[in-house]
Amino acid sequence: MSAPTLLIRDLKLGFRSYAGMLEVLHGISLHIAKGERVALVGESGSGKSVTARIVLGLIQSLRSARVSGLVEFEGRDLAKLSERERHALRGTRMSMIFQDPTSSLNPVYTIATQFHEVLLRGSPGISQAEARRRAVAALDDVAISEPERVLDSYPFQLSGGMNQRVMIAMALANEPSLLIADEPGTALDVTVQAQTLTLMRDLTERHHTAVLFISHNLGVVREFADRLYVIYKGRIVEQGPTAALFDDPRHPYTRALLQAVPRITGGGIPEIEDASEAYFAPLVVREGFGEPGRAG
Ligand SMILES: Nc1ncnc2c1ncn2[C@@H]1O[C@H](COP(=O)(O)OP(=O)(O)OP(=O)(O)O)[C@@H](O)[C@H]1O
Repeated sequence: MSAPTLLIRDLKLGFRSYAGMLEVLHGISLHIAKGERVALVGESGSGKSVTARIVLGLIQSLRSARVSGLVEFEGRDLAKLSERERHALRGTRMSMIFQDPTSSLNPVYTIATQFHEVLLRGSPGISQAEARRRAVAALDDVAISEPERVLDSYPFQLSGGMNQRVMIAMALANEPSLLIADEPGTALDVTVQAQTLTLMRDLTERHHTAVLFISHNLGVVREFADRLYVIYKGRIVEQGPTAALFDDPRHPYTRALLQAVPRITGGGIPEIEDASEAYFAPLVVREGFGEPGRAG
């Protein structure tokens, strides 16, 4: 069996602080097969972003962080790679889209310049002319009708939705095998967010890109993800195919998250009556949903 695109086993993370060790992840396990779209859903502070940043190799070098467990990307143990090798993977084999496109794009460079830089990571030495040709094709892919005009614009000259499309085009420009999306579009309005998700789903399907999608909102991931992991206070509490989890949520925390879905515009996640009920309830794993064998 070929290696999954991403395999995380028993991942633990703590941060050293003056008050002692702050334990943030308590042994997370998850996997993403090639071309599969998987969502990690949980409330703010549950440990979604740190998980993504470990996969990107951004936490391992922090002096305050203590990371243990296994993270394999395309069958390679990230802990065995040098910082330089991990750096080389970012923006090439794996890439990331953040919540707010305007803060991820550099305001002082045109889109063309920023595209060129992105493409240089995947194709060192690529000429400006060739980069422009590929950028036009990539913008075309995200349904931008005047790619030449957009390339010569600065981010502030474009709408939030347009910048989001540019970000998606850039994130996929080097044909990564894994895209990490951290609540893309939440900084934008609901319609643009919905369009962003549809676009991302279509493009990743077409390019067979695996996706780790991070969100606090189960409603948002329903149409997007093949499978879901629900994270609560640094632990996965339920996992399974998206439809099964929506039809029959078994963990108290998943049920609480689902109750929050109709109230997308406010209110947040309702409190679980007895928090210990959610915290100590056993992990729910659906049938036929075991972890794949390791590579090698
Ligand atoms: N560099 C750091 N040093 C100390 N604690 C950190 C650091 N980064 C994250 N944390 C803590 O780790 C926990 C998990 O944070 P994380 O950002 O992963 O949450 P999240 O689920 O992504 O939330 P959000 O949806 O708000 O982004 C939080 O308690 C946070 O304060």
